[in-house]
Amino acid sequence: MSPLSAARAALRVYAMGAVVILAQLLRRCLGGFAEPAFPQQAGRVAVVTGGTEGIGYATCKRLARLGMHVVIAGNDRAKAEAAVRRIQEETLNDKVEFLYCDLASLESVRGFAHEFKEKKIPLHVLVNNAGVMMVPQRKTVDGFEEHFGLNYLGHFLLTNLLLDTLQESGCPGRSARVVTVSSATHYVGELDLGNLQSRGCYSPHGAYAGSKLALVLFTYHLQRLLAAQGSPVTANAADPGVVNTGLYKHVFWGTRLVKKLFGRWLFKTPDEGAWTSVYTAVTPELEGLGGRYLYNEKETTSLAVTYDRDLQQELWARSCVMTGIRDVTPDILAEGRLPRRETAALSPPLTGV
Ligand SMILES: NC(=O)c1ccc[n+]([C@@H]2O[C@H](COP(=O)([O-])OP(=O)(O)OC[C@H]3O[C@@H](n4cnc5c(N)ncnc54)[C@H](O)[C@@H]3O)[C@@H](O)[C@H]2O)c1
Repeated sequence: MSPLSAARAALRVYAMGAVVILAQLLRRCLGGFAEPAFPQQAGRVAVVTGGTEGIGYATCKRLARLGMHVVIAGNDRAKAEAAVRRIQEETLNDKVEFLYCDLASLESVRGFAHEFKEKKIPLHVLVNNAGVMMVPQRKTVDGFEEHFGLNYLGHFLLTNLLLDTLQESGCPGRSARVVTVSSATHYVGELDLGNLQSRGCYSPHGAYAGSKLALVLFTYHLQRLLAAQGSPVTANAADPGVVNTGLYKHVFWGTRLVKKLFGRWLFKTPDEGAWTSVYTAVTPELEGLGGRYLYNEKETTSLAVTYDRDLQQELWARSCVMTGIRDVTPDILAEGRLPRRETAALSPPLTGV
């Protein structure tokens, strides 16, 4: 990315944030956010990544309150153990536990999936929630740019490794669900398939927005594959809004000041921020429905490019290579169960990822 594009990416991300904040302020003035009614989920099992803090913690608490067995997947043991204890005490649900999963390490993601499967329990809901935002230029254990590697690729691999358990656990009329937490910043995100590792002038804003855009493209392609296979699993994206959490450590100091002074009015609380994820995970209104982008518990349109099936498919194929898993798309295409790509390859060949 050139320095000019990096500056443009930062401006676009802050402008997008400002738009969402103003919409939230307006909503507060008009009566605020109303908690949706969620049906009880006794006997069902959820995995929530990043459930130790912020929106993930609130999501775990809400799911536990609905009677679910909740597994927190996280990379901070001390925080996780405290989170488990607090949720158990507050919800009186002792089926809350922690399993270590560092999404910045593909080996750790594989280890988590293995350990989870060793438990021989079903999996009805996977919430891909964990994330980092606008961190300085850093790499994951496997050498991927951190936003792309952790926010996107870690969840890509995790979902694919847990897909068989999700398929076994879902049934017609009661699908298992993959809920992937994206962000309004995806609307200003760009994805350069030739430069997924943000080489050149690094833009933390562009890298974050790009990872959130990749998660939407991933969700839509996953849903197409699942639907083509007649699978009892659905995949949707959830956008929490702008939420008062610790995610803002690396943003511009002015934004941190605004958050500190006016966060109570302008930002959603973590509980409010979790409602869209919980809604997407459990509402009967979404039974059997996937490939949707949910915001404030309502379906909305994502960025136009997210509906580009060629781009979805190309990103998926490259992600399979990067994480070392098999791409089943060509098999499903060959069986004629997935509409063929309408255009020739859009993107440069897979080099240097
Ligand atoms: N807060 C917002 O305004 C906002 C807006 C849009 C989208 N989101 C998205 O919501 C999700 C949750 O964010 P939050 O606001 O609760 O932030 P947060 O910083 O409070 O929580 C992030 C969670 O991710 C976990 N995490 C970070 N690195 C990890 C790793 N390597 N392995 C496993 N877990 C790791 C953290 O431990 C933490 O539990 C993120 O995906 C974020 O992009 C947040």
